[in-house]
Amino acid sequence: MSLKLGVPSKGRLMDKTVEWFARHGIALGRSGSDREYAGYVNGIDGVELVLLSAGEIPRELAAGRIHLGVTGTDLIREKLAQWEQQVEELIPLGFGQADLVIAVPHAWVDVNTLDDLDAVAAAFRARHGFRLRIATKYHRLVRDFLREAGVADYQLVDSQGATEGTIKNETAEAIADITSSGDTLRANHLKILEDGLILKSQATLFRSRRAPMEHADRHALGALGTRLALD
Ligand SMILES: Nc1ncnc2c1ncn2[C@@H]1O[C@H](COP(=O)(O)OP(=O)(O)OP(=O)(O)O)[C@@H](O)[C@H]1O
Ligand SMILES: O=P(O)(O)OC[C@H]1O[C@H](OP(=O)(O)OP(=O)(O)O)[C@H](O)[C@@H]1O
Repeated sequence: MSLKLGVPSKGRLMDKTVEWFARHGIALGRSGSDREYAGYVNGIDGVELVLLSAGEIPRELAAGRIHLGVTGTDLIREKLAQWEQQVEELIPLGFGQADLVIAVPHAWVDVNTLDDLDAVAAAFRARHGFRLRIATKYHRLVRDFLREAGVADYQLVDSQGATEGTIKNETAEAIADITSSGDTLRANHLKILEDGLILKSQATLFRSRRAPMEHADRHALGALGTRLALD
């Protein structure tokens, strides 16, 4: 057995994850061709690389199939109920920053806050006979946030990509999605509600609380912790 480290093998977090480990003297790499999902870890003993997508890493940590994993805090909080019981946040990595926000069309000049959204939602239902639709892939986080805020008269519609386009396509009236530069929101004539920030996310190294550890794994984790200055 060895300590299993899950890192994104594609997508926007991959290159920066490899660079971050390299800055700490640990080389992560693919064993074969670009398409082969097998990897190596050089610079520290007893650690095995597991190549996954950022979106799969929360599940693998929770199942205890990997001991450590790099993914976004948004994905951990969205995909794992009571995430603190399943994983420990070890170190924020300083990249992959993105904000999960609620946004509405610019043209809604009277809607700037969650209270405004709540009022519009009630009026929308009375007028159209169905609830105002919010498109998102972050179902858990959006539901929890809106419950806390006292907004109830809405429905979530699932959108796994191009979420900002749902408004133009008339499949939703509002969205909850990740924004980074803000370009996509601007291009789609959307504005963030003043109190519509749900979560600030960044790439983070997590430890599974569920993965079984042998003596050698504890030793490898200790060595890695020293190298990464985790304490
Ligand atoms: N501009 C951005 N848009 C979307 N996600 C971003 C952005 N910037 C940083 N992130 C973060 O990157 C992570 C998602 O990365 P990515 O989309 O590459 O992974 P994935 O969900 O595995 O991808 P895929 O859907 O292609 O499998 C999330 O934690 C997200 O918060
Ligand atoms: O604020 P910005 O810098 O414009 O970035 C935000 C956009 O990037 C992401 O989409 P992604 O590129 O992952 O495509 P997707 O629509 O398929 O999720 C996210 O869902 C936003 O649409």
